[in-house]
Amino acid sequence: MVPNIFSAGLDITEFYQKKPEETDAFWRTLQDVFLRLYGSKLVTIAAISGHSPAGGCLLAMACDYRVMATGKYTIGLNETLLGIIAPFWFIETMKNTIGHRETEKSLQLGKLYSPEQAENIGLVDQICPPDDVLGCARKEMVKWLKIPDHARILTKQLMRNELINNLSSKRKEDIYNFTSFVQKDSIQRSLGLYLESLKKKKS
Ligand SMILES: CCCCC/C=C\C/C=C\C=C\CC(=O)SCCNC(=O)CCNC(=O)[C@H](O)C(C)(C)COP(=O)(O)OP(=O)(O)OC[C@H]1O[C@@H](n2cnc3c(N)ncnc32)[C@H](O)[C@@H]1OP(=O)(O)O
Repeated sequence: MVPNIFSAGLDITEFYQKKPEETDAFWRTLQDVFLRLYGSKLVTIAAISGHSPAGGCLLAMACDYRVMATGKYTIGLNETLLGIIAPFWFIETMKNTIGHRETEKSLQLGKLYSPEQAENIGLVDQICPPDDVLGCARKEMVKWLKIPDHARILTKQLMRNELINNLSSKRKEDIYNFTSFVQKDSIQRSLGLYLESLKKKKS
């Protein structure tokens, strides 16, 4: 577990100034990771140790339960702030987590929530001091593991199969959409500026 950062989201350099075949392969891998995690028969609990923007938020939402560290961290789908858009399966996952209306506001504004705000809207299930996040996640895991596995798994599948089947049937189209979107000159310019701004913030 890395302190302060759960995940910085997708590595933008993987789709900045890259060839279409490279961005295709990158997106296919992301789809694989998501489908495996969201559809996992195992109990999955995200111990969110710090910042969790965009793709990081997606990974956390793909789990069954989320524990987030308190502190000056943020979580959310901030794609619009980068001049890009969240694909349909990011949107559906967020709708399944916090509901339609909150998702609509959240996505249009590219909102990044503090741990307390995230807990209030149900984006995370629990907040804990940073040095206790793993402990809280473990405690929660014990509860989930007491449930008969077959019943829990079937319930999870009933709740999640619609999205899994939808994405599975549209994978090629989704890859095509991603690559044609990120290869646009205007999007490449936005991504370049965003990467520069991250570096400037650091210096
Ligand atoms: C019509 C159909 C449409 C189909 C779909 C179309 C499009 C969808 C496309 C894409 C979806 C993308 C989802 C994403 O996940 S995009 C990534 C979003 N992530 C962020 O915005 C986070 C950016 N990072 C930060 O805010 C901070 O780094 C963070 C708060 C996480 C940590 O701060 P800290 O101060 O500790 O670290 P830094 O010094 O800022 O960063 C270190 C180093 O890393 C670079 N960097 C940070 N994040 C990223 C990243 N996500 N990708 C690439 N590089 C990143 C940063 O520039 C520094 O680099 P260097 O100076 O050390 O070289």
